[in-house]
Amino acid sequence: MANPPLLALLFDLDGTLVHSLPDLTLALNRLLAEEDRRRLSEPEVARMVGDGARVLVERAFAATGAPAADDDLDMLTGRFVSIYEGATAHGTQPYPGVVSTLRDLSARGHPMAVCTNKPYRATVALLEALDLARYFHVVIGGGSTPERKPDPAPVRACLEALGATAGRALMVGDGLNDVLAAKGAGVTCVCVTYGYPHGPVEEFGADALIDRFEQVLEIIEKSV
Ligand SMILES: O=C(O)COP(=O)(O)O
Ligand SMILES: [Mg+2]
Repeated sequence: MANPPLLALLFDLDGTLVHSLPDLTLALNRLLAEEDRRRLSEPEVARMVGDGARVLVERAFAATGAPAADDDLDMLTGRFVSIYEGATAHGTQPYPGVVSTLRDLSARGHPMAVCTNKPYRATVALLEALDLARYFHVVIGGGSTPERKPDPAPVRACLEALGATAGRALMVGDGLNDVLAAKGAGVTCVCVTYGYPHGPVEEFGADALIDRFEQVLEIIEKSV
């Protein structure tokens, strides 16, 4: 019998592959300063990240004074994204074990995608700046599909672009959005415990939890 196809691997970005809080916080604080708002700390921003740029800006304004009016949010988000795109990788680093593990998985021939709510252009800029773009056949970012995670649409878009089926795919993320999006698409989901979760990761319903990124390798061994 022919071997089953290699597992397709879908990775969340912020809080899973990269520790991006320093640059997200810097860009957000520049925007807040322009709008005469107080600064946010990295732990505060960690609790706001994961639902895309617009929600991040919305939460940042709600936390620092009067909530932004809906009409202003598009402009403020555009300003935030343009500041952030100029500096996605100044203080952002892959988590320990990420580069060597991606290299290993890519050498084995796994089809690999990034599935993030970060705006697409900023995602590509960040992956290129950190020399990670080479490992991914597909990048689906915020705006690539009409709905974002936790909707399953971005996960389905990754599968389709990779030519993979849900039953032969694995998603690795750090948040409830990742688990819900993966499950909604029928994909197994592993959660890292070191990211930016908005609550206890053990309650998200992930199929497995890992404390270190390289444990993805053990999970894949078990799924063969
Ligand atoms: O909310 C964002 O901008 C990105 O978050 P994600 O990479 O964890 O999906
Ligand atoms: Mg994340």
